[in-house]
Amino acid sequence: MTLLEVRDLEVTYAGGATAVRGVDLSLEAGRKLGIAGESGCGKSTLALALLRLLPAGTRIGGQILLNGEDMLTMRWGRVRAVRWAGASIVFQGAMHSLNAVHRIGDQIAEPILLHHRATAAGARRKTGELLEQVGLPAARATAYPHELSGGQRQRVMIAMALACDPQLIIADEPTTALDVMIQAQILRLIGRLVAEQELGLIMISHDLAVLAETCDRLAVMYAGRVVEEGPARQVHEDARHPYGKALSAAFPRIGDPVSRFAPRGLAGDPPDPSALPSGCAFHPRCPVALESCADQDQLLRHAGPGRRAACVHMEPTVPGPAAATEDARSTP
Ligand SMILES: Nc1ncnc2c1ncn2[C@@H]1O[C@H](COP(=O)(O)OP(=O)(O)OP(=O)(O)O)[C@@H](O)[C@H]1O
Repeated sequence: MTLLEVRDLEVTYAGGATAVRGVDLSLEAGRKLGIAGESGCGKSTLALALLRLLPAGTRIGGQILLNGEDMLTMRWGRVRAVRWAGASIVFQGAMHSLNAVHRIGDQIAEPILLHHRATAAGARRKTGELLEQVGLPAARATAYPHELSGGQRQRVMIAMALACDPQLIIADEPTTALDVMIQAQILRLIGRLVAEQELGLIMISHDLAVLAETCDRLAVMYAGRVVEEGPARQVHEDARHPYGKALSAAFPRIGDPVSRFAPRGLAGDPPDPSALPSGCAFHPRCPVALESCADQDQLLRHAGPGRRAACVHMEPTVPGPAAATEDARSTP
């Protein structure tokens, strides 16, 4: 069953920067999709758009169908309900997302009281259960955020995201601020909860290795576009798009000490979304660009079974019926 279907999503901030351009994605219930790309490629904008959490004045076009209901046309009351019970989000840097002056138990209980209309005792019980599910003793409910470690706070954020039994969790760089050991624990926790509860997961990271380890499929973004997608390990080990290749080379294995992210072998910086290069936005940095790449943008096309890449070097042939069916079936 398709849980989430994003069609031709376009997000333009009030200042005129189009941070997400024509993104199509789909996610089956219980599956895990990773979204990778350098800082500024539009990953967080995409995550925020999915739950309509973008600042006022931002223009969003296309469709975001969650269980067939379009998030972009539904009333705000319904959007607020869907944000907890349909899909919820775990941000990076839990210290900033938690309220410093409220006990963590009260913060977890708040959406339960609001959206499940639970009694105070019922919400307290559920809060204790959620804390235990994320590996914290129920008694920690009385702690304030500053009394917890970074990893514990991120566990609390995950408990909060699960509070209203959502079907989809969006995790935006959930482990970026944590050290490697804690990062691995949190990833295992997310993996376990998603499997046990058959949740859909969208995990966003600049670290392709982490995503390849955690997710079924991967989408690589560049300058607001998905430029490559396919089965997670295949994309990580044998990327088809030159940008996907550079990103894979930057993150060969989980936990490798990459102090500052810069795809190896790539000169320059990602483009400013309000001043994109002509043609394929990647062409000024691309080691295999042709002259025509400066004029012609590339849309995703067949790049092997279940795989697509937006590059002129992909097979120009139209895939046969078998390949086309495979592509349609395995689009993330
Ligand atoms: N509120 C905003 N107003 C205007 N432009 C914005 C806003 N938020 C983000 N942008 C711009 O949109 C582009 C995409 O940003 P976004 O945060 O989505 O990228 P990202 O891939 O998540 O990067 P990071 O990993 O650094 O968070 C960037 O050029 C950014 O400067």
